[in-house]
Amino acid sequence: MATDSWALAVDEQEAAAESIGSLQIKEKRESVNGTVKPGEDGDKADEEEKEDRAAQSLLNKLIRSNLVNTTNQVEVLQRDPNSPLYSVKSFEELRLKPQLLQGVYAMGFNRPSKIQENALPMMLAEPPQNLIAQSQSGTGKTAAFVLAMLSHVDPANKWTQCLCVSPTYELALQTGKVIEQMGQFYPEVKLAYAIRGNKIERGQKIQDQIVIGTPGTVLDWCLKLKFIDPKKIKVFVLDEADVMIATQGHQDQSIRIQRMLPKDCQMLLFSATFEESVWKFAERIVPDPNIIKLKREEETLDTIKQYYVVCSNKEEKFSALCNIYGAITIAQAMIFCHTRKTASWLSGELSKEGHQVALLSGEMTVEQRAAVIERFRQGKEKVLVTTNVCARGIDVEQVSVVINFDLPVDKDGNPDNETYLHRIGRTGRFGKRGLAINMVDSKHSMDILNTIQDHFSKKIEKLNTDDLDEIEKIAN
Ligand SMILES: Nc1ncnc2c1ncn2[C@@H]1O[C@H](COP(=O)(O)OP(=O)(O)OP(=O)(O)O)[C@@H](O)[C@H]1O
Repeated sequence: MATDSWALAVDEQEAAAESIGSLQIKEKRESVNGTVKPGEDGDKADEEEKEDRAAQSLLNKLIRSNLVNTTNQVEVLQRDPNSPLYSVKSFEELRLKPQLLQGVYAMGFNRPSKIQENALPMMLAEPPQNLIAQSQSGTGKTAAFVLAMLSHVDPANKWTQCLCVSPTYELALQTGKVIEQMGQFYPEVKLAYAIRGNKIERGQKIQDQIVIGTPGTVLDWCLKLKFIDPKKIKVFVLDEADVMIATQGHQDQSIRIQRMLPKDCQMLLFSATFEESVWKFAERIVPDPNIIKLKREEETLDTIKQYYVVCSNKEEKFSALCNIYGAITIAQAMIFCHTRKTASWLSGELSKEGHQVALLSGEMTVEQRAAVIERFRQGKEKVLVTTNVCARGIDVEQVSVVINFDLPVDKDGNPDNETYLHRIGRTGRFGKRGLAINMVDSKHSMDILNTIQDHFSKKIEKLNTDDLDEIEKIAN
């Protein structure tokens, strides 16, 4: 399902790119109360973007084995600014149940992550405090709320006490795994999955203390099927709020669940981003919140040398690429193409030249993509060829060279500065010097390059790939 939509999105981009020259006038859109109501096309595009987000989020989870490194400071806004602000530097300070501390250490965690330092004391405080927390994927949010849920349940009580909602079936399963892992030495606590296909006999009450699921099924279990008594819930977690609101109906279902819960239920909401829409939703779900924010590490172009190469078609771009490979030693490169077709053509050509190539393509499932990225990370392949849609939002660590075989453009064919920064920000990390090479093959793509250059006010130098000496110089 998700795979199709990724593929569709690439195809749509391809179509958009082809139609730039002959600007098509799309169906006029109605304006309701000053807001533009998208027509069918708009709805379809939105739908794809949503699918994307959930798939990206899952992919990031699958490929992440460590915490993301960040030196940014945590920003804490307390509901009661006069109450002391606690933060912990060790898990011992939290006075966790021994079984849970054992679970934490068994997972290889030595000390709390940046966000956990502040979020954990707040979540474990008595009386319970509500929390809205935002930090990028991989900073330890999931581990934090899982620990909070496991700490708050009373295993002697055979009813559901913690409810956690996730945007998709797959994301719920992933979080469930973390609960199982962290609770491995606390077997009295049971977990149930409120997801499609999990059939429970009607008329009974669930005895598992923690239930994780998607909003629709959780709502059914509380309201229609009455498997759960919402009045007995002590902790309500809404995970991935930004992905949640991007999915039709999830927002309303989540709010309906929240309304059934008792007033003193602890409400916790997590998000990787904090757009206005997420914020509005968060405020409806979490009354009187404490707020914790961790800024994303800013990507910068300061340590990256940027070049462009002028070619007239994709074959010329390919031979320029071969010249670059012939002149400098490239440890690992990521190559971005605009369409799936170009990506698979290019990876075929590179393979013929003897390169070990990995292709990240729109037809693959999220699991397959994760496996490709993992192999690339382990250095089994030295070149990763990918499309824009596949790689947007993925956090792959350091590569030495990034090549824009096609320049990044948005769905309307306009220069996409943000994607450019994100793509080439993969190189030149951690103080190392990185190299980014852009391939230009028309006046239009030259215009795009100039716009990007102006946007960042950083010169992108011309490179003559027929001159091997010149290429050699750029590596030094
Ligand atoms: N204190 C810690 N010490 C070491 N590793 C940790 C710690 N907390 C979490 N991790 C690990 O870091 C990775 C990211 O953590 P986690 O999944 O909790 O982050 P997240 O912010 O929820 O990201 P996402 O939204 O992508 O799931 C996981 O592999 C997790 O096991």
